[in-house]
Amino acid sequence: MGLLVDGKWQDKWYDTDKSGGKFERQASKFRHRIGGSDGKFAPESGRYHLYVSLACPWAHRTLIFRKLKKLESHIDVSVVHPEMLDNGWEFGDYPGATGDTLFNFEFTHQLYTKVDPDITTRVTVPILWDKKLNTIVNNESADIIRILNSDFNALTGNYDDYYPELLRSDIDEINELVYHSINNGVYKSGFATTQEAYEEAVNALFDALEEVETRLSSSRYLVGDTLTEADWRLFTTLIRFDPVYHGHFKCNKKQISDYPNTFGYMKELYQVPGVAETVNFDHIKRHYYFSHTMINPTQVIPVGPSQDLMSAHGRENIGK
Ligand SMILES: N[C@@H](CCC(=O)N[C@@H](CS)C(=O)NCC(=O)O)C(=O)O
Repeated sequence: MGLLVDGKWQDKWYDTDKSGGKFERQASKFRHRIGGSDGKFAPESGRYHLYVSLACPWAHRTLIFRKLKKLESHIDVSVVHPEMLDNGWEFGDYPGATGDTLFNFEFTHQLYTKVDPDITTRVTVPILWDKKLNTIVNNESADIIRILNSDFNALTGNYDDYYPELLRSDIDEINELVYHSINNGVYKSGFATTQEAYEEAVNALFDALEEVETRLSSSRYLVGDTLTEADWRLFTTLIRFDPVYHGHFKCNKKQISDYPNTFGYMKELYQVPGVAETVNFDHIKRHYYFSHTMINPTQVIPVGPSQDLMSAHGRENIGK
């Protein structure tokens, strides 16, 4: 784990001293869209590449959108090794990892310094890479899923819309709660270095999960009966919760399987055609338990839980 400072890799853990033990996430640096009026990044088949970790919930969102929006033949993917240690994300041999299929780099930080040799940044995935200009288009998953949702529609003919105009304000509102208290909330709980910071995060997380559970008792999805990006953004945290966050990040007031509506909803999303293929529990567990040695110094990976995610979700009549 580390970061680039003036283009040099430094092996440093997150600095929580300045923030009273709180984990604070850095803002993403590359925020371009595809198909903008300047014509810089045109929507072309085969031009763009996604760098992902199968373990990472933020990268996972982009893989789901690539699948749902039928972009697999237009945007290829490199998958990093699940272990993220002294050199940050690495490319290497591991079942399900691909190596860097564009440059054969060893480390993900080499992509960032290829774009800017003097860059100062954390080295995160996902990365949407432009093979033509050899640069990063975007490294913010919230943007990348919107790019995949709409910027290639004319190319693919797929107009399925997970951020429909009419629902945008409702989607934005629930995204706020889910992002701060749940998606990032599990990290704020797990990476807190004081009791106070941990309790603040974990209590906000479970308050938000209760709110989601109540909402899902009368609504099929987060925003009524339409499956939107808000659901996919929540899903990638929910699917990691019982195997990882509950134990490793000490988010243990309850498990997702204790919330009947949320658990059924998570199974329904998992069962959407193509989605289960984007979920790799081996990468997920290996990444967290093996990489965060300050939380789990033995690097022992728990065997459970055993959950049948293909069992009946029972959500057909909710909200009717
Ligand atoms: N805001 C970014 C966050 C991405 C992110 O933090 N990814 C994690 C993996 S789950 C990462 O690469 N962390 C490395 C680091 O922070 O040094 C997004 O949503 O794309």
